Amino acid sequence: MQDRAQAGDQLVISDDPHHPANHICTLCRNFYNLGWVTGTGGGTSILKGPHVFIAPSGVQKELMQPENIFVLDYATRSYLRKPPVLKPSACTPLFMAAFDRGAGCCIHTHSQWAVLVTLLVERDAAQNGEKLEDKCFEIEKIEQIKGIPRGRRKPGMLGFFDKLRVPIIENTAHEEDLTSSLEVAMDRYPDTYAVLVRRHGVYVWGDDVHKAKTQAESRDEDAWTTLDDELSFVDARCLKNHIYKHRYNQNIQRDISKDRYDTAENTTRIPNRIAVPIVGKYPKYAEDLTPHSTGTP
Ligand SMILES: CSC[C@@H](O)[C@@H](O)C(=O)COP(=O)(O)O
Ligand SMILES: [Zn+2]
Repeated sequence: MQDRAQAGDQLVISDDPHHPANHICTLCRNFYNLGWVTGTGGGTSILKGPHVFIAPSGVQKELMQPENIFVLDYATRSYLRKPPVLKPSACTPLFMAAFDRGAGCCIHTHSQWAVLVTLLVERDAAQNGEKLEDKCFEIEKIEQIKGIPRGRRKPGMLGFFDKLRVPIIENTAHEEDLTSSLEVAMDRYPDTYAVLVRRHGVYVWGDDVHKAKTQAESRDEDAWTTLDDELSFVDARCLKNHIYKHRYNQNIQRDISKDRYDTAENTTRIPNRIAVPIVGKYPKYAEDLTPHSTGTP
């Protein structure tokens, strides 16, 4: 992904690792290794001063270089730098919605945990005969909540005993078509720093890049914890190990929601057709499936 020298290069070429163009590349590389931006989807944008720095669309996010970054003038919404051939992230209008509400960085990931909690909320609503629209992902008494601010213009962070509510919007065929429902959710829940997209992922933002990154990590941990609560202990561990195994084997382009282990005796099913291998029946991973393993490789 090397582009030839072109107008606007000075906006993205810097020795400073914290320059937004460098920072976006570093973050996306790390997000890729977390399985958050695999299969080219997801991305990051930073608003710094008058400029919006945006990752390109549909590229291997771990291979991006600063010269692949788009730069938009925030006030006029016109591009100051457009790398040839590439397109700006399809998430750009959603990133702008966050910046228009005071964010300095917005991150979109396809975190498997985020996707799975949206499925669990969907299942619970169906079981309880509740309407799905209005349903949030809710969690309390989890340490990671303390990493999440109370809300814009509100001092301090949430406490251990507070309830975190993350709105969920329905997915659409095209990323940019999510913009209006994301804006509705942002305005309806002005204290939120994240919106989940059902069966897709999550948008997370913060006042600056460090805060946005912290929120993204905390949300992932919240979702992960919910899965631990929701599934039987062993099944959750097994699912995690299964995913880790694939991540660290670099078989990363995997969508676990499409996994099927359809031989009935080898699987147990959690709702919404996600099949989880049962401990002891999946010998390939047996070494990782001891109940107290950390799930890390
Ligand atoms: C795996 S493709 C997913 C995309 O269509 C979409 O969900 C997305 O996140 C867009 O990301 P982009 O920044 O345009 O590469
Ligand atoms: Zn996406």
